[in-house]
Amino acid sequence: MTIVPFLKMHGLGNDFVVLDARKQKLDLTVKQRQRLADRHMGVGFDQMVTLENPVSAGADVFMRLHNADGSEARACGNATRCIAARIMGEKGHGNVVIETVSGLLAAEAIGNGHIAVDMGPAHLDWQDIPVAAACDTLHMPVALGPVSDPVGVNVGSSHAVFFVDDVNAIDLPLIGPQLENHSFFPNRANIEFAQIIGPDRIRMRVWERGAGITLACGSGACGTLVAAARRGLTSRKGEVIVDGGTLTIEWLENGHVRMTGPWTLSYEGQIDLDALVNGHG
Ligand SMILES: N[C@@H](CCC[C@H](N)C(=O)O)C(=O)O
Repeated sequence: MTIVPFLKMHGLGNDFVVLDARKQKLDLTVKQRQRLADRHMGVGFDQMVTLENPVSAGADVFMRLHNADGSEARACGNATRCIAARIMGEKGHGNVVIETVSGLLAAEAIGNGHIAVDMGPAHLDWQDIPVAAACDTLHMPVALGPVSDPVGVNVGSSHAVFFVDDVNAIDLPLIGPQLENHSFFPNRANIEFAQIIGPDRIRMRVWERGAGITLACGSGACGTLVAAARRGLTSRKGEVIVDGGTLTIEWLENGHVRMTGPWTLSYEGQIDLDALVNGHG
């Protein structure tokens, strides 16, 4: 029996299982993560967050991320706000640094239950997305059905942002997986569909790499604002409205992206990880 501290947290409906591995090492296989992600057989999540002891000086915690399909994710904006809030509670102060495989992310509590995170620099070179062939990531040569000409952005995780007239007209379950697995994206990609509402407002829907349709994607909202500003469709600061709510995103002059939004905790307890991931039957 492996009893593990367990949280269910949410960032605008993007939902996370948080396992605390700071006192005992946890090493789940891909199959075990998939089982835990299963909303019938396991507990269900878009991403699984494993908290570990930090490696770098100045970091308060290390946040390891996995998608519902068991693959590793290099960034997750919504989970970062949740974990920042949790660690702020533990430390008793409103500024923390979260370490990830993509780097150190500084977060601050700004009141009203909102957390602001410096998500690091937006990477824009084709090798950084990455894509299969040299190109200007402002106009990538990808098209499928009614969508084409996406912008590529890497904000820790890879994003391809398609601008459309009506996000609700997009058949996400049909074209999302085809674009995620398009041969132009050797490591797959998160796929965003964005509709410009005004100079500082964007409506966005997402097909997440390794998780499919989710109600929100924090790094996707960051990528979308950066893509829109690069195209001259919005200013460098604005609201990105996703299915689960609204995030405020700013592409700072130093190239970093600042994301601000809420977080929630719906359950706190312990689980018998062995029973859950290996099953009883
Ligand atoms: N939900 C996330 C993004 C998760 C990362 C992604 N699915 C990947 O594999 O890159 C967010 O809020 O940023």
